[in-house]
Amino acid sequence: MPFAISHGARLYWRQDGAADKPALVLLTSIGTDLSLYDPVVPLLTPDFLVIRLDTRGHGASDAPAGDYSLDLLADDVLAVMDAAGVDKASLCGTSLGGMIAMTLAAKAPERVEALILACTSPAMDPSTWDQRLALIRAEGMGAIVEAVMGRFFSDAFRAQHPEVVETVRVGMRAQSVDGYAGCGAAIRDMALLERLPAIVAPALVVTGAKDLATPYDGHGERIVAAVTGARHVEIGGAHLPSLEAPTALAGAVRDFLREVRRGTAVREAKDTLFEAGLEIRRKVLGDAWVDKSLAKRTAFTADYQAMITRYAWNEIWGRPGLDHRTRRLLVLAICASLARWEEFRLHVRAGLEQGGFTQEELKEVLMQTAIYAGVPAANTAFTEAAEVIAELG
Ligand SMILES: O=C(O)CC1=CCC(=O)O1
Repeated sequence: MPFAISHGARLYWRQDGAADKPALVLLTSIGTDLSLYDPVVPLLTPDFLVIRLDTRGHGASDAPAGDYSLDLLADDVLAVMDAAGVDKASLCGTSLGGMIAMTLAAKAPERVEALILACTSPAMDPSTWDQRLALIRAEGMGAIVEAVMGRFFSDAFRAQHPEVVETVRVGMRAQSVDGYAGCGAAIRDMALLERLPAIVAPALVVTGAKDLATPYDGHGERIVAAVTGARHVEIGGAHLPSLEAPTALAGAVRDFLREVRRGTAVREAKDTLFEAGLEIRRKVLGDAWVDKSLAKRTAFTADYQAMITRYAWNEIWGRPGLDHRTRRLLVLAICASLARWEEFRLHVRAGLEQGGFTQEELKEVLMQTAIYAGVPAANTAFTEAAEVIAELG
């Protein structure tokens, strides 16, 4: 079914590529329909299920009269994702599409894997949009088309590819005034700067070297400054890179999303190793001690704690070659030999409490330590161990 329903409007959408690939939703600039991405879709379908829609007010989607908002347009994207059966997707938006993508990432972070924000902005001058909307209401789309073509494409591209420019020009002339004005109001009224810090998805800001509408200075740079970890790449062309620089745009999207997926896979693997290590740590040291130690973690110590849980507790204590009793006794001997008394006391306490060894076995370890590490080491070890035994009662 090529239409999704959102807030009473029918939205035309389509998908290309295999359903088992990660989903990538492409969102368009004002004044264009989903054919904006025709040149990049074949470059992306080997890696992604590519989903596109005609933004409300454009193409084959409904164009209800009245002002739209970025939240409404973001809901439309969610309705299309629902219709496609996609829980979570990466979003690549050009201009207005980028504004919708940022809004969606701020309001439904659980649905957004990553963002590619192409030739877009978190804030535009509202008065110029008021003037533009008044003009089209008075004179029709024709009144702004040539000025928009001048911003959409570089001079060189307009000269070399008049057929591409003509296709976009014809589409825009045929565009519903209500639809354009509705989306223009969403741009005019956007208040994205305050919402950007809520974005947690990895973000790549793509700017066009010849973009006059939303250059990096004053536009892309504001996103990079406000979205944690956002990165920037400049490619050739003006405001519509999918038409003017499709290979560069598709390459940037592919490279960035591959890196994001690699990062996600590494994080998930680390989480799995952490959980496996934590289980062993609990068995060896006991829940009470481990819970206390987890509660004491700070931003300064958490990465270190996670690293030793993955490596010491999963990688080493999880090895099959020695049982836990043997490993416990080794730790006692090593810690006593190296005078690591804090760790020594911890393992004496845990071993006796958890039934990991007997007091008799502890004594034998310390006797042997006296021979191999020296009597002074064993002297202190006996004193420290005796204190722990007394505390345990
Ligand atoms: O129409 C323009 O001038 C450029 C533009 C601004 C927002 C958008 O989607 O395109």
